[in-house]
Amino acid sequence: MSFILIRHGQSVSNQKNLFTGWYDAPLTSLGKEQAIEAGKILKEHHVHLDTVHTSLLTRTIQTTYLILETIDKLYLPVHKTWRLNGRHYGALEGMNKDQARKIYGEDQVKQWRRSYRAVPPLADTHSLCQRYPFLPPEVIPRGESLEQTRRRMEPYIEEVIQPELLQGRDVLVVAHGNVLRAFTMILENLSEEEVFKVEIQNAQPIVYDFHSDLSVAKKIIWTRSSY
Ligand SMILES: O=C(O)[C@@H](CO)OP(=O)(O)O
Repeated sequence: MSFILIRHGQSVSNQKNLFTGWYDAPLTSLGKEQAIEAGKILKEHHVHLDTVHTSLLTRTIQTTYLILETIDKLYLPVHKTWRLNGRHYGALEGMNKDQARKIYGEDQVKQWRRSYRAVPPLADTHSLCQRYPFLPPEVIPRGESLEQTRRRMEPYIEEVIQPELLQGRDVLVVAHGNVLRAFTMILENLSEEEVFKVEIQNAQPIVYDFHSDLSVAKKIIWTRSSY
């Protein structure tokens, strides 16, 4: 089985350098091109896929379908879940990252963005209750650390993705930078210090091969220059 992780293409918020999280920014035209390019890379590697998992946010869903269209596999099942939504950035969502550095200082912003445990200032998420009516209001995050993001991802990984991999299925996950940092931490058994340095680029396929016990046998990031 193989397991492929892809972050969405550039979103309108990425382009404007804004904290995004659960804010629903669509792809830019560059983001759409990046998603198609990711699909071309998968196609050139003759990738086989059985299932796809993504979040409930527009940027990942658009990326998913652009990839599937490019590889002529729009028929594949796509499972969408809030548990793969981006890390909720709390009251920082919508704020420019340079502006945040000016207000809170470089170090604080770096901690919020890259440490495992720092929780951003909390937001009022009342408006999200209409968007996620199936979630009890107390479950909707008001701001998450990477650790809290990992914890709410874990049930989905354990109950849905892991069983598919154990059955030998080839699985694609299209998600968000911090969600994929958490995946990297889990798969590669990284420490808090190691995950601090992990950066995930837009629309670059990260491919894992596993041993039968799901320990990682090989990881490769496919870019245009890697083949
Ligand atoms: O704003 C966000 O949601 C994420 C990714 O765009 O930002 P960061 O790079 O700080 O993880």
